[in-house]
Amino acid sequence: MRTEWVNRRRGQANVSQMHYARQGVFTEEMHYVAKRENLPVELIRDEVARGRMIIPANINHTNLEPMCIGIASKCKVNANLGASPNSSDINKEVEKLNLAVKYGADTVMDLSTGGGDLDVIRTAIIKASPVPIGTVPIYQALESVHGSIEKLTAEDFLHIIEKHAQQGVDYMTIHAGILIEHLPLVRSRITGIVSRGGGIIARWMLHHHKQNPLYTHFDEIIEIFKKYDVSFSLGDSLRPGCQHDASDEAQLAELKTLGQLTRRAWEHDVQVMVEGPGHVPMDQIEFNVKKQMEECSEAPFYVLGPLVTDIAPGYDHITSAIGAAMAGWYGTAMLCYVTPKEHLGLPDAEDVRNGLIAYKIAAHAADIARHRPGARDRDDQLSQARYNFDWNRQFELALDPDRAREYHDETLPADIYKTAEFCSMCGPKFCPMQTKVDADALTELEKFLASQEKETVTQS
Ligand SMILES: C[C@H]1O[C@@H](n2cnc3c(N)ncnc32)[C@H](O)[C@@H]1O
Ligand SMILES: Cc1ncc(COP(=O)(O)O)c(N)n1
Ligand code: MET
Ligand code: SF4
Ligand SMILES: [Zn+2]
Repeated sequence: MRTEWVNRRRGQANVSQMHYARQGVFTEEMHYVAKRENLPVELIRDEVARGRMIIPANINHTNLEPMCIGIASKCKVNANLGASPNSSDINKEVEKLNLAVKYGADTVMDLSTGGGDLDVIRTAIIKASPVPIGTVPIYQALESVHGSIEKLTAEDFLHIIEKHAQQGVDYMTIHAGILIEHLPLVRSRITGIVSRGGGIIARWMLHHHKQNPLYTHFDEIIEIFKKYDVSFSLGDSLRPGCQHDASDEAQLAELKTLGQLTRRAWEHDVQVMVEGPGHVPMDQIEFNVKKQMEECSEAPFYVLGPLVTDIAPGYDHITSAIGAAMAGWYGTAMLCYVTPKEHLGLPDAEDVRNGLIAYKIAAHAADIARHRPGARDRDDQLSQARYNFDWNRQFELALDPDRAREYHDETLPADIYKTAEFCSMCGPKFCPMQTKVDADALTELEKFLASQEKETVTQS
């Protein structure tokens, strides 16, 4: 679909959606996104020009169905996947991608660090994906020097970044905000650095006693991104890894740098979103969202969770979906899912499903609470089906139809029960929804109550 759209742009110095938006141009992607979101195309263009919305759409990802990320549109959900050296391979990862798309992931990140040729895995994922693909190129940069930080150079980073851009990656996490002077600030933390990319850069700076190469070469990265329309996802290397470390000096110092980098990318019409924490107590979530908007001039915020407690390994899709729902409500543009395997191991296909559904719930709850147009329509439809005991329609409208049907079938598998006026929770005699409070019954009741009232008046 996009092949023709992008062919006309090839060879231009800057092919970013932001560049076109700022020239007043409506791209095909903007029209597509406007239809999807049921929003005026002028609004899409203005938000993209302003930097409050991005359309991650590499010109080399031609099978992409364009989408947008920004506070003016629906809250989005990202699913992480990718092979790791101890587990998984290319087939399993493509299967996870298909599952993620099936359950409604708006974007997918390939965070592979091993388990096969990283280029082969990534290109297979891009080719199979209608949703934008994000990556963290420094993982592969480290792999390319066989894990020895001392050998890594700025040229290695730029080389891999250009390669990912050429392959069609739509957005990249760039950990440019962690500066050498921030490192002493993590001394008082319980969990130090928990960002994988942040850890690589921190070790590099500790070894070389030099400034972050992604920071010092930021302008060169901008030049690469312009050519392909790659969006920045500015990485939060110093995100807190536990409740204790949340909103500390280290995190906020990096956030300030992320704001400066946002505006530097914008000077070149390159699109930006900003990554955020992590692990944050509920009472600090609003502060975190507002602070990001203030420091980063309202560039879309993209948060991992946040987990609102640290004591539930095995259930961190829940501890984090609670935080994600709140973050979305306060105006976060995209929620990065956390699966039940977080802190324990590599998620498998079933974890992808459970994590994604938890986040579809969080994002949708945020859309309802923010009164986004039409957000509650599906809730109302499902509720109607529920009240009418139309079980099949209920399953159809469910975020996870398979799970809903499976659970209903567990106790009442026969077809006849798909129209039954009860389920096995209360049984046929106790189902309160059988109490039809209809208009006729109420009119009759009102008449009766009125007559009672008259009697009382005459009696007294
Ligand atoms: C930044 C987030 O990325 C997740 N993460 C890192 N690597 C992978 C992978 N291969 N698959 C799925 N999730 C991953 C971590 O769980 C962390 O929460
Ligand atoms: C929301 C989000 N998603 C992915 C990453 C990259 O992971 P890492 O920083 O651990 O390399 C991140 N920093 N934030
Ligand atoms: N659980 C960690 C976090 O909170 C990430 C682990 S994998 C880098 O960010
Ligand atoms: S998830 Fe595992 S590998 Fe990743 S930071 Fe935590 S302990 Fe380390
Ligand atoms: Zn964690």
